[in-house]
Amino acid sequence: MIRTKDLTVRFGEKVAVDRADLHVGEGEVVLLSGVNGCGKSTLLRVLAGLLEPSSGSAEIAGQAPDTAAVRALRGFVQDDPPLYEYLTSHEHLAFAARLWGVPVEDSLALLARFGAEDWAGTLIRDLSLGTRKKVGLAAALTHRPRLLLLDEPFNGLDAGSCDELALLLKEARDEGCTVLLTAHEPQHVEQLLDRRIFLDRRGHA
Ligand SMILES: Nc1ncnc2c1ncn2[C@@H]1O[C@H](COP(=O)(O)OP(=O)(O)OP(=O)(O)O)[C@@H](O)[C@H]1O
Repeated sequence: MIRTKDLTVRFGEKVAVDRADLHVGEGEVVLLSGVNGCGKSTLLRVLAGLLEPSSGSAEIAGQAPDTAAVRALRGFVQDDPPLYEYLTSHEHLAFAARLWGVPVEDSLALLARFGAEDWAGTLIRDLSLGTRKKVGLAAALTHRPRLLLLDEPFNGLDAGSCDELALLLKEARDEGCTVLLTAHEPQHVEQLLDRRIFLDRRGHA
């Protein structure tokens, strides 16, 4: 599902990801780990189609990460997800649902699974970090993606929501979804993991 070859990302002089060769098979749940600053988020942003590698290549299902076909099969949640600040949670999720051609009720049901349905009418800019994360997760899961890229998805969530997210990931995995995630405290997903991939300090896998 995911393959990178000699993937390198530089920010000026700084090498954030250094010749990473990664392979994640269809249906695998893989933890991307390594110390702070080793390049995990940068690598995920390349796979999300948000950042061009400086050299080397990245492919998802045999295609470049920024193609429409890959967008349709991927869900991505960043640690502090960028959301439409002046929409309510309901409006944001309705927008995501319309984009994917699924009923808004499906999207709102995901929000409710995190116990955040009472925030549906609140402007995104007035939400706490954890509730923002719940809206971001609900939006990313709305179209039941075949690939989930999750950057610190448990960060900011309360204990019950962590358990609910772990359950959602188990359900996704059981349906054949591939998951690549980062988590500094991975105890919630330990049971689900097929493998770990370590990036060293220079962002080399
Ligand atoms: N837009 C940017 N411009 C310049 N340097 C950047 C940029 N984004 C990331 N970096 C640098 O690239 C390196 C990798 O950052 P990245 O956020 O990918 O690490 P990480 O492994 O996700 O860290 P953490 O575990 O703390 O989340 C760091 O040295 C960071 O300072």
